[in-house]
Amino acid sequence: MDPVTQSPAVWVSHLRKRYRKRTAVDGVSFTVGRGEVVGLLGPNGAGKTSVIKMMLGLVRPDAGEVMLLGQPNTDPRSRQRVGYLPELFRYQPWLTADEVLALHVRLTGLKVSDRERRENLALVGLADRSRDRVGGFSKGMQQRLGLAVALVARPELVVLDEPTSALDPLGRADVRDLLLSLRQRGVAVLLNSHLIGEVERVCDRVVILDRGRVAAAGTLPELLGRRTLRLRLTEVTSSVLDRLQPTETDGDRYTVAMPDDVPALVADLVKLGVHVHAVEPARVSLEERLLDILRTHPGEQQ
Ligand SMILES: Nc1ncnc2c1ncn2[C@@H]1O[C@H](COP(=O)(O)OP(=O)(O)OP(=O)(O)O)[C@@H](O)[C@H]1O
Repeated sequence: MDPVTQSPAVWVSHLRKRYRKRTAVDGVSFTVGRGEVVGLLGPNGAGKTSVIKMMLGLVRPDAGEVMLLGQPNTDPRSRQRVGYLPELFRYQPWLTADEVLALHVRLTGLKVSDRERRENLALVGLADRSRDRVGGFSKGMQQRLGLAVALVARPELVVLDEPTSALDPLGRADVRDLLLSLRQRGVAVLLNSHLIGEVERVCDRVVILDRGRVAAAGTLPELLGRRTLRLRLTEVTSSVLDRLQPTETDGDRYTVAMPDDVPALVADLVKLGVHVHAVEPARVSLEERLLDILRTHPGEQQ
């Protein structure tokens, strides 16, 4: 097997960066597997953009190593198959949208047909603006163009730094669909976003940074724990409690570990004479978990 195609899309090891006296990134390590969508989360100033810029060779790290698609990021060829949407995007206002794409294609040195460029603009909802100058674009339209730039050269890894910061709700939903289609095509994605709901919906795994360190990392089930079932019940007897085994009780509200067969549990409860008023699945949200991690272990957890 080819070791390059078998290696992770991103391998970051012990990255460190200081700006004067301020430590921005303090020993960050993580990987993004091929075809995996990984969310980079953390409060303002946690070091997310610094990590991304060091990964892409835009900022020189004080220490640490990065491999992109199996090649050291110090080799310019490692970035040929990497698409990048920066947090602060600005494109040449005198060029048309299509000319911006053509320029970026030229910079990659790869061949991308006119048709593919048009398809890319259509993908981000700019099909009818391809011949318009970027100077007349709204901020959201420029961000859409930035996404097209990131995707135009058939990347194997896409790094998106706050890709929806300027987008309306419809645009955000479009980006979600786009991320899911990238995953289906086996493209790896590293997504930095403050929109936690978005991250929760599309990411396979999450890396949480706090004060330049990895505060927690894992798949969503690993970070969020097992799903539970919340029930509101009356006429509960001790034999009912034996069947139910609640992990938490509050008045007529009971929480249990998610059973394999919810209808069977409800049928049993009814048979035992219980009045079942409500049944709803529950799990701690990523937002709650994130706040919990940042409050409990500021910059300490691994
Ligand atoms: N060019 C720079 N010069 C000096 N300090 C910098 C520079 N870039 C980043 N920093 C500092 O490094 C720290 C991390 O910044 P970074 O932009 O990486 O955070 P972030 O997690 O992306 O934040 P945000 O969510 O606000 O975008 C901050 O304290 C910031 O002030």
